[in-house]
Amino acid sequence: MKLRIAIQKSGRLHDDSIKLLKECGIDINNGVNKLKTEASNFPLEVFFLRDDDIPQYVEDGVADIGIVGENVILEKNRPVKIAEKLGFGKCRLSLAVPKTVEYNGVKDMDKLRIATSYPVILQNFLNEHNISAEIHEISGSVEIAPGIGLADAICDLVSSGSTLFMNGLKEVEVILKSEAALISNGNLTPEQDALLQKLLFRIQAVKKAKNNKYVLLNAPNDKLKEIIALLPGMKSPTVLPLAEEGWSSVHSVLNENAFWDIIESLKAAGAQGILVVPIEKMII
Ligand SMILES: Nc1ncnc2c1ncn2[C@@H]1O[C@H](COP(=O)(O)OP(=O)(O)OP(=O)(O)O)[C@@H](O)[C@H]1O
Ligand SMILES: O=P(O)(O)OC[C@H]1O[C@H](OP(=O)(O)OP(=O)(O)O)[C@H](O)[C@@H]1O
Ligand SMILES: [Mg+2]
Repeated sequence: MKLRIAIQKSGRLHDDSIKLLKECGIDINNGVNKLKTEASNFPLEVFFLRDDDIPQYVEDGVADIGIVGENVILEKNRPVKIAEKLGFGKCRLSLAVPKTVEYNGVKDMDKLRIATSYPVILQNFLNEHNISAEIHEISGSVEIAPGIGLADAICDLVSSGSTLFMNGLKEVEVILKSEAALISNGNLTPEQDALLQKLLFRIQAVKKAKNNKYVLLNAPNDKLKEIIALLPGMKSPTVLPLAEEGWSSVHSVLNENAFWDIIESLKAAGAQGILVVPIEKMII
């Protein structure tokens, strides 16, 4: 028995999806134009599909699990489970208007024509705000719509904002924040679910490792107490004597978010020779 996973064939999520599987120690050979492949060292079959189709395939059980953006999951509105958010493909679904237009709030969208590839999410948002607007569904190049007279505003994905900028638009409302997620069929057999749990265990170890760094530093023994108090570690920091009398080597694990602040405090407290090393896998 194999678990079947659907990932994007090409596009924004393809490379990161393959990378994640590789980081989980799963070997797949994804030859050009191959639509299906198998892992050599994990009971996993991989289907390469258009991202829009993935929620439906997972609902129908053609694939057991899939990797797709939350924006697509919400738009397709299929009864699938989100098993894990994956931390890549981060973007937002936003409303934008020409930069010359004055904007004072969502009410300004009333009676406008809005172009989007996300009619379901947009309609829900408009309903929540009691706004009636005319939704023009188009499948791509949405940012061009106001410039060619097709719409007054757009609702599309934004990341750096450069596509909006190049088309003379400004972002005025964020409707949704999105990232890639692992979805699963709601009726997996116990065997399929066991494989999913095995995969999730690996994904979580990879995710945790990415958010943390291994830190090594030298500390004079009389400053040890103060330095150790700054370091969380997985349980508590490791302290080893250096060959030079009166000094110790301190090892710990730091979260990426708190990282720079703690490093500064460590230096101020007398730490020297601070080394920061990436962690490949982290199991707590
Ligand atoms: N600019 C961006 N930055 C980060 N993530 C993005 C960006 N644009 C899109 N994404 C995320 O990546 C997903 C796939 O985007 P992509 O543009 O490859 O889709 P697509 O053109 O619909 O692909 P497909 O050919 O599979 O239908 C989006 O649904 C979204 O979750
Ligand atoms: O804010 P930015 O960083 O400019 O990113 C936003 C753009 O990225 C996506 O398109 P993509 O480049 O994937 O092209 P496509 O949708 O036409 O395939 C999205 O549809 C936006 O047009
Ligand atoms: Mg698509």
